Amino acid sequence: MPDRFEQGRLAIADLACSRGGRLLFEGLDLRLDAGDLLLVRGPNGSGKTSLLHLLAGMASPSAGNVLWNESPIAEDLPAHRARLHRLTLSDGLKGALTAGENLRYATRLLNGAGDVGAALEALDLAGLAMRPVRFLSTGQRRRVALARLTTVARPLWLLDEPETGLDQANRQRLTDLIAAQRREGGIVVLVSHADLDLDPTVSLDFEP
Ligand SMILES: Nc1ncnc2c1ncn2[C@@H]1O[C@H](COP(=O)(O)OP(=O)(O)OP(=O)(O)O)[C@@H](O)[C@H]1O
Repeated sequence: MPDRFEQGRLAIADLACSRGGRLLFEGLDLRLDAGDLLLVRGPNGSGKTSLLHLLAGMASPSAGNVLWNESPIAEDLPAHRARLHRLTLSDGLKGALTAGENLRYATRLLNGAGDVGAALEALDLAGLAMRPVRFLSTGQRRRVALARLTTVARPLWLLDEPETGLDQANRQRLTDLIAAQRREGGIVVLVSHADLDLDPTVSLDFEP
């Protein structure tokens, strides 16, 4: 498949994060190149989501920098947000809209030219495409959120426990999506408690 986005490098330099007066981590150094997967693990409350917030430019580190192609993301946050997809437990889907409408809406919002039909197909949602999302099961709804990742190509995916609510077959679809994103030269940062069949480039284990 041809590149559909400009590949880049994500680096973390001497990064530290405090929340509520507590130091969660410090001195974190990492470099991720096109196709790399960072797997972040650790117990509840150890700072995994906080790290994703820093990588998304949604929170400021207490020290250090997040860099894209060697430039601090803080220098141009809108540009950084435009190169990433975040997937969190709150999926941001519109309950009154169907899966297809949600994907078309997201595609327009993100100024993309995505293939909604292919995205629905990839997540086995074609048969559910006409049903308002509020009538979908937890796992079905989760699949719509995953499909949204593929409609607009972006080089950086920040995924917070994306396996939540997915059965085995759909966990496999999730690992396939991640593998495809990596093959296309995307970078994936994955927070997960599950034992997904992936081959991370780097693993980061947070302490309690
Ligand atoms: N905005 C905030 N203000 C104060 N404390 C916060 C804030 N956000 C997070 N925290 C605290 O920071 C710590 C780390 O939270 P974080 O959400 O990063 O953990 P996590 O490793 O992702 O946990 P989980 O596995 O439960 O999702 C927790 O103790 C949390 O209460």
